[in-house]
Amino acid sequence: MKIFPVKSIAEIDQYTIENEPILSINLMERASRRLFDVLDPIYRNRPFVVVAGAGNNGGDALALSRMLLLAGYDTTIVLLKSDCLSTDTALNLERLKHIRQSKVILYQSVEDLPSITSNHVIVDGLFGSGLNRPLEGKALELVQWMNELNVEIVSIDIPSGLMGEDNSGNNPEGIVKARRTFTFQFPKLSFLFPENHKYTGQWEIIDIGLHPEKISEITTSWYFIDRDICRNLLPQRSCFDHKGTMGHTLLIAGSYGKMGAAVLSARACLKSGTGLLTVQVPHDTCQIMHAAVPEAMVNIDRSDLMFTEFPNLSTFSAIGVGPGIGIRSNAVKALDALLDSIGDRPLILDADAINIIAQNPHMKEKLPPGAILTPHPGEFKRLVGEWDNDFERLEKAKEFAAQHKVILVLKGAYTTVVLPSGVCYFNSTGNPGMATAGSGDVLTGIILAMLGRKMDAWKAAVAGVYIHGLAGDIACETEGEEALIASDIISSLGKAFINTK
Ligand SMILES: NC(=O)C1=CN([C@@H]2O[C@H](COP(=O)(O)OP(=O)(O)OC[C@H]3O[C@@H](n4cnc5c(N)ncnc54)[C@H](O)[C@@H]3O)[C@@H](O)[C@H]2O)[C@@H](O)CC1
Ligand SMILES: Nc1ncnc2c1ncn2[C@@H]1O[C@H](COP(=O)(O)OP(=O)(O)O)[C@@H](O)[C@H]1O
Ligand SMILES: [K+]
Repeated sequence: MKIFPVKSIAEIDQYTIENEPILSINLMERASRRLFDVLDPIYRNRPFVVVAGAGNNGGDALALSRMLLLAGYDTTIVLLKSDCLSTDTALNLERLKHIRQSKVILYQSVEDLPSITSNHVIVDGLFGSGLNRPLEGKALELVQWMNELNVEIVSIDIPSGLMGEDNSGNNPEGIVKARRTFTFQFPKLSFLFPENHKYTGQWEIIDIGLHPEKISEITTSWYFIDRDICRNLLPQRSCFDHKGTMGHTLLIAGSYGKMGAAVLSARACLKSGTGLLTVQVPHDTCQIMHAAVPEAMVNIDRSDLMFTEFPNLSTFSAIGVGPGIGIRSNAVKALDALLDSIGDRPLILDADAINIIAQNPHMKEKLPPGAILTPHPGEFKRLVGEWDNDFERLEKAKEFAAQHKVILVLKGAYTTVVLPSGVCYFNSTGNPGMATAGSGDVLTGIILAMLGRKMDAWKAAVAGVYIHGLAGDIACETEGEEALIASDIISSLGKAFINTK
């Protein structure tokens, strides 16, 4: 699914109005009706206070209020006083007047505000995607009033006060903190940043039937990785395929005391379709690998403890380095030598491989084009330094990816795959149960298997994070968030592939 900046969404709205064709007031009615249909079963019989602004977000709120009143809900409307209501908002205000029970409070000061019980649901329709500066004055007062009530707030389209993309200069006190946000047609970029979760709460997309032609025509740099995107990226097997055509991957992972990372990564790689897997492990640990992953071949390092050497790379279709290798000087030297001999072979670097590169900046220059780096936030910080907010973090990732021509996979909720071109893919799968030791090692194995099958690096990264998150979601159905461990993600890979293909 594409993610658009709000200015493009306005363009798609306009195109829909002209070419469906549909009157803008009827598009607003359709959006509000779909919103009502979602809210009705969730909040049956609860009293509502609907807060509306002067723009079209307020128009949605007023249309929704009419639907609530007609369905018998106790509904009070608070309209921010303004001399210039949008045309459709004015028309919806007019329509409300025909409903006997409607109570519209024109907000001028706090004394005007209704009293609220803990059972109330507040609908926030103050500002939507037309917001162009931080809130102040009466609008700010209303947002602060809503936030202080301590009752459930539902935002229409976007929490009022939140910008669709960059909130760097925004006032954090001037943004509605919703329990849920129902957003029209597309997620907004800012919803995907951890720091904005406190504003959006749980968010959901409501399809309002915007014009599909325009949606496919307008280009964007942002995508939400859904099943369709992933399915189109995954390669099919032909009936004549054999293990020699499914890729021979090399995984360099583990050190004395950290062999779990290597085992998890190796198992995930095999369960993601690699034809052959060789794992490079320290001498003293090779029994562990043989016993835990009998399907893998083992290349035994001369060191008892850590990664210090690697086999001839020409045999391998892709190489993965990092989980559990440690950052001792011999491992650093070995990674440096590996980067010198890697040529243009597909490469994924994770965990300590990233930490080593962060500590030895000259190695950044040796990264082959298209290498995939999968840092969690701590590792990314070591690589590029601090950031003030998540929008800036994304900017830094884009800069790094462009400068070094690599693919960054910023892990976490909505894991973001950043390509050198600046295109970003945000993952839609995964859950907080995956915040558990070793789940990143599993991701490395999955992507390595895909790279080994000659998938383009960006495709392997995008499909890999989707399958990884989906396997986590499937595992979560039976394990729940607390009990979920990395091995459960591996066990669910089969179902994740089957459900995606
Ligand atoms: N255009 C359409 O066809 C549709 C629009 N929809 C709704 O329309 C919304 C967008 O409507 P609008 O573009 O009218 O935007 P808003 O409802 O967000 O209102 C923007 C208005 O407020 C002003 N404004 C912006 N920032 C302000 C600030 N900080 N303080 C005071 N005033 C400020 C703007 O100048 C503009 O007049 C969407 O979020 C969605 O809810 C839906 O009805 C679906 C269809
Ligand atoms: N709240 C979450 N929602 C979705 N995915 C998550 C969440 N928390 C963690 N994950 C995923 O789990 C993995 C954790 O990776 P990482 O921190 O490297 O773990 P480890 O180092 O233990 O292997 C990442 O792929 C991340 O995207
Ligand atoms: K809103």
